[in-house]
Amino acid sequence: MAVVERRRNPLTEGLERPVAAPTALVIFGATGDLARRKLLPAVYNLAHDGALPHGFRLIGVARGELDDQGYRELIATAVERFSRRRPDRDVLARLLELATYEPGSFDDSELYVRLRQRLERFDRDDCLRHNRIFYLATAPAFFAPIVEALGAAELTRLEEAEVRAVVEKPIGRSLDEARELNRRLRAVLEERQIYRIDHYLGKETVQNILALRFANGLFEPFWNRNYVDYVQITVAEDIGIEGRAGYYESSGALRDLVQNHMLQLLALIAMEPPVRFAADPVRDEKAKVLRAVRPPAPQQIDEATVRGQYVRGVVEGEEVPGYREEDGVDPQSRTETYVALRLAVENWRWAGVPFYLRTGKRLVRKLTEIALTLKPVPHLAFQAEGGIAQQNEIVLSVQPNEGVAISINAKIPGSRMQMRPVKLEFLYGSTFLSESPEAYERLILDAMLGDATLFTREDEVAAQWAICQPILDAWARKGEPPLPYQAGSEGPAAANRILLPGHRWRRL
Ligand SMILES: NC(=O)C1=CN([C@@H]2O[C@H](COP(=O)(O)OP(=O)(O)OC[C@H]3O[C@@H](n4cnc5c(N)ncnc54)[C@H](OP(=O)(O)O)[C@@H]3O)[C@@H](O)[C@H]2O)C=CC1
Ligand SMILES: O=C1O[C@H](COP(=O)(O)O)[C@@H](O)[C@H](O)[C@H]1O
Repeated sequence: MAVVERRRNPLTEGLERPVAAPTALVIFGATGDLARRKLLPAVYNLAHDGALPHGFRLIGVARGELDDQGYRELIATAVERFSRRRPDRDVLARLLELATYEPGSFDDSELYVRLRQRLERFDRDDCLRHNRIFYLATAPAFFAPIVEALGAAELTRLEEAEVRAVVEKPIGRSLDEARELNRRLRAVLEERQIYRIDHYLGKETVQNILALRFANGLFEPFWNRNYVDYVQITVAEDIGIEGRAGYYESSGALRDLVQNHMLQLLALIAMEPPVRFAADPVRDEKAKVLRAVRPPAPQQIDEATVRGQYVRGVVEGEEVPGYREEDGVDPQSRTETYVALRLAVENWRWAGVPFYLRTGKRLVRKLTEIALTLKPVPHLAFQAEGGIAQQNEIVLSVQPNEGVAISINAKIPGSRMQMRPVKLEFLYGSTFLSESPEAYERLILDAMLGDATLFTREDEVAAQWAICQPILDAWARKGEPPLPYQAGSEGPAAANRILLPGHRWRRL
């Protein structure tokens, strides 16, 4: 039986790493964009790190008429093109031996019969019982039908082994759709079997929010309304829609990024300390704070939200088309590619502290960060010196330049008492001298380990939709087109109108 051997990895040496039970990973949508760009390279990198379990098997499922060899070639090409590491021939060859392909259409019940036979054959060949992970890397319309077909083929319950389903985003296009999807999934699977992916939770820097907050005594005393003036969460992208018009036209920035990733970031920043770093304690706290978020009331929609759409411009020196000129986009499209929001978190810790969120495509650069701006000092004794004392900021950089920076005011040497802001900075790159694993590596491994801490639970998803749905409804009632902004800019200038007096967006 071929297995991927555990290799020496200086980056993780000395780290305790739990070992997953034998697992068959079945990827539905195994030839698609997500599988090729993210999932297959992630599996390769797990193999490279020796993190795949003994008895690992990979089965790809899609309609393409490939045989096992053809699928192995597709994997090799995907890994060569998209892996964060240059592939090692031996590791890749051993991984490919474990990969097979099952062609078929998701609506064909025979596909699931063949799949069951194949899985049972692997159990016999490897003389062990594999856990099964069904990864739904396919259009959302197939999520429920695939799970129902798996249930009908008796593939979702196993004696002496676990069955889990990893569900990609989006979980519905609305609160109602999300509820209906969750209902259909839960009719077949128990909640503990469902792993809803939010790939931001797999990012090292996002997990570090919890470490920063709850493993240091330094921050907690001022992490609240008494000291924090406002919080801003930015997910700026320089890319456009990357050929995904079909999906993006029916989504827009609020559904694509705010409803999931950005509200998860907000939850991690605003939640109370969990009693343990384990799935339910962490998710209980996130769900609690998400339920405390109040979206703007319909009459506040103009003062607390801004929608934008990029027009032709220049990004990184290259001329790029406007959103309405992208392939597959309606030339009259009203889909927003930018959104800025002001939200309130109505609880004891955060009452009165605005949380500003903004995200956009084709902005001046890629930047994901969370900044907490502290209240100004109550009295500035140095004003007469012509110095400026900026409000202190704690900036958590999710990407790029991953790290944490605290800005403080320092005296300019040689001046009498003039100040300028300076940074106390921790950077992952220079501190750990190592490249962080990709989010999907961590998440696929956690799914194999049965650790759902970094996956979202049904009630969190519902709470996230309960925040976004009233905004979508208010926008739909108003029926106004999004404001144009130039590609390569910082977004529409109107984003400033949602800021309360004295607050400012950080420069991108
Ligand atoms: N791409 C990305 O960057 C991201 C994607 N996602 C999510 O991942 C999921 C997949 O997205 P993506 O990879 O982009 O989609 P693609 O359209 O690129 O891939 C879809 C896959 O499903 C297969 N497929 C489609 N219809 C059927 C069918 N009826 N029967 C069997 N196989 C079928 C396709 O192969 P074939 O046509 O040969 O059957 C292909 O392998 C979506 O839910 C998306 O929202 C989430 C985050 C980022
Ligand atoms: O889920 C999505 O995320 C990406 C951004 O992810 P990142 O890891 O590069 O920050 C976004 O481009 C895409 O539109 C969205 O669907």
